[in-house]
Amino acid sequence: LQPNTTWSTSSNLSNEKSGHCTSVPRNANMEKLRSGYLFPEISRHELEHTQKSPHARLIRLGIGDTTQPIPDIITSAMAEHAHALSTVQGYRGYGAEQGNMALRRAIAETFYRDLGVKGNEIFVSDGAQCDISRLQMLLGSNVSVAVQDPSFPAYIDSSVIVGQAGKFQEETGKYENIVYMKCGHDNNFFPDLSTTSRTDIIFFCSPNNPTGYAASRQQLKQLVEFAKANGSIIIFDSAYSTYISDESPRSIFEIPGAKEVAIEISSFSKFAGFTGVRLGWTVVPEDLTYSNGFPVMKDYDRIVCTCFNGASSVAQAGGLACLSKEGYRALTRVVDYYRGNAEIIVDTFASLGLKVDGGRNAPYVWVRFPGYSSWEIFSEILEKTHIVTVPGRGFGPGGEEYIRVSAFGHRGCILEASRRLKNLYK
Ligand SMILES: Cc1ncc(COP(=O)(O)O)c(CN[C@@H](CCC[C@H](N)C(=O)O)C(=O)O)c1O
Repeated sequence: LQPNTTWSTSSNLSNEKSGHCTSVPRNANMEKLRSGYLFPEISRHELEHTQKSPHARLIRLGIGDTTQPIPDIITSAMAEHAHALSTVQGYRGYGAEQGNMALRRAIAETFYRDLGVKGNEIFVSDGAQCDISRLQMLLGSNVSVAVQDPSFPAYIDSSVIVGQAGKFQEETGKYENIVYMKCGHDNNFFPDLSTTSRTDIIFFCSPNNPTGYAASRQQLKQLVEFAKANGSIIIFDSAYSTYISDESPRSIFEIPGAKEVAIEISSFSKFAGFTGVRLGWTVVPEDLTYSNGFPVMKDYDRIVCTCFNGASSVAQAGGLACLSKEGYRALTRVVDYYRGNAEIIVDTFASLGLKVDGGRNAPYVWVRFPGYSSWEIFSEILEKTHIVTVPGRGFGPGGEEYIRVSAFGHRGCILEASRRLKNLYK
């Protein structure tokens, strides 16, 4: 489905097989969604291509899914925990919905040392994507939302699903009631807050997916002040913070005052290869309150207890091992491996004279093809080089003319992709 494909309205559909329809009305918000969720769409295009070219050696630099094995010290910890479940003394049932306290403390110690974030403010989950949806349940439909443009599609799609968004506007490619904060080359990937409308919620991802840009300390200070002045809540996504290689803040809580205006979501997916194991966390500070002074953390705890029975105990055992000295050191080597891939990809496109962003503080490289639709570039690269990327338009109108190239891959594949791309565009 191209981005402007409208899904059939269910009003005139009938069940082809039996002809029977239920009398249950479809959620009107689901009807507002413009097309399939971006990443399954990429997988669909990939499948179509492999059916057309069954002998092609496909190189997947599209969906940001890790490829390198998880270090043995971590998988052994998971295996040991799993095996203990087969013994009477080792068996454990439900854990705390908020997560294993030892893991909560280890996350606080590893990522928020000296930032005043405590274990009880950290809610362990089955991933940041799931936490985005749980936060949307927490916030409800009567809040206004701002997102970076371009940004990870889950923020907008979940806003549409919970009813925060209005209709989709064909001419602008945007949903009504959502503020799109342009973050591109001409504004150093940071919105002009002096002209940005107030919203209750501000989704902010840094390092940003898809541009790979990590906001500076000065920029994040402005963002926190902006949120404070407007009485807004920042939902800060730090899923790629471990890829930051310069002085950019890794957490919004490095900014003074952030604990009164921000929630932070993060994940073991991209630094620990836990994309399939499923483990993440959300920080909801005790100091964060609603307009009536009620603590947000209390409601989030209620959501977690009512809608989520806690992350897998096996995944949490793995998470603890990730944060051990030896485990974290081993994972840093894997992150460095992907960083090396990103460098090769950046150099490849730069050598072709193309405008390249990202790759330095994130495992995503953002490449501009002026005057071309991003879906055209995506299709041309797929057809001619059998390399899967992601069309920038899938991340919002601000992504038009761009593609996102993921650095998650085996080094040999990255080098082969570089060769093919140079061949195509030299
Ligand atoms: C900014 C940001 N925040 C959260 C996530 C998901 O983290 P999680 O793995 O749930 O802990 C992601 C993962 N995004 C990837 C994987 C996408 C494909 C997966 N089906 C998904 O939709 O999350 C991508 O952009 O290619 C992200 O970029």
